[in-house]
Amino acid sequence: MSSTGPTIAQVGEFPLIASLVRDLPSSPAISVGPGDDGAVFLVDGSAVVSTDVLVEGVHFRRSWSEAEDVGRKSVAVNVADIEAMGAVPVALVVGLSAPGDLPASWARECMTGMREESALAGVSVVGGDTTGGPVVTISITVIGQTAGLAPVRRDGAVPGDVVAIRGRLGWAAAGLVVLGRGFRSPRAVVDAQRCPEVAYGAGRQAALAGAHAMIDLSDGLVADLGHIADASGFAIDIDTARLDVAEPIVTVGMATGLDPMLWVLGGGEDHALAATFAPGTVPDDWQVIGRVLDPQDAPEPTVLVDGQPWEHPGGWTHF
Ligand SMILES: Nc1ncnc2c1ncn2[C@@H]1O[C@H](COP(=O)(O)OP(=O)(O)O)[C@@H](O)[C@H]1O
Ligand SMILES: Cc1ncc(C[n+]2csc(CCOP(=O)(O)OP(=O)(O)O)c2C)c(N)n1
Ligand SMILES: [Mg+2]
Repeated sequence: MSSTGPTIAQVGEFPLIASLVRDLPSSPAISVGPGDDGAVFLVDGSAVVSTDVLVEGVHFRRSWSEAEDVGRKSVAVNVADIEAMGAVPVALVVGLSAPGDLPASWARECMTGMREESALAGVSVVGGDTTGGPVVTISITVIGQTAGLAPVRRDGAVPGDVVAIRGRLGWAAAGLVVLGRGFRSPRAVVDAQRCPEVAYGAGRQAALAGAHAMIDLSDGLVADLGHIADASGFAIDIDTARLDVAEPIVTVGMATGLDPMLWVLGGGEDHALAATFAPGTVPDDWQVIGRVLDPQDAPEPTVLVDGQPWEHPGGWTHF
């Protein structure tokens, strides 16, 4: 735990920034990294940009996660959006706000986590901004490149498509319940809440396989497939018999008396990818979990679970 040593106020803005950006890895595409008024880098094809904000108390707690976990999570959730466009992540910029009494070691360890996850994701930190603020807030903007492929949008699903996912479901939500009750195990679900395991490269794999529509699952399977259904104008049916209910979340379900299937269908923050494909084109390692319905069978663009409307709270919303 980073609870000792000088605070960021004691270190001061510019020495803090210098310590955060020291020795950041670069890549041949990046000609100007941190330290100037802007970063300069090449992209292959159109640029794809996405941003997500993580706020202390809303997306993480410093008492639940190490600084390194928070740094890794902030990169992972952002890169997942570039993956979900079928693009290749290239660079990211980091907005960091924090109270002056934050230990400087926390900020540095958070940056270490960002560097580690960036290395996994194949992306480089090229700049950012550091300010004071009431709680730790991390706003990352990630830039990707289309590199010869059309972006895979949310609106391309057509009747007859199969729906497939790559990644885990329900783990982070089970971890949230465990942490919320003051426990730290099962470790696997707690770790999943602290930082998702994004299948880097899987979005590109789906795009190369000709995926029709894609999204990353931040708010919950039913809720996020609902965005594909709405944008595409067709209903989606999830076949629960095809969903894995993994052993650690079964354990949490038994310990809490809660139904793990509610986390699988409704829990967010695992950032699995969900995509629709023409039958027979689903890439290796993707798991078919449902299909896009014909409007004659289901006229409204909605998400059904085993052919029925889903009667539970519809995923995470902020307000
Ligand atoms: N404050 C905002 N200003 C402009 N666009 C926004 C804002 N908030 C969200 N959006 C856009 O709305 C869409 C949905 O946002 P969100 O649900 O956060 O997507 P995701 O789950 O991919 O992060 C995205 O295209 C995002 O860029
Ligand atoms: C302290 C804490 N409380 C609650 C949650 C649960 N939670 C916060 S945000 C969120 C959903 C995803 O976040 P959002 O900002 O909506 O991401 P986006 O859809 O924009 O990618 C969930 C399940 C958490 N991770 N940590
Ligand atoms: Mg977002």
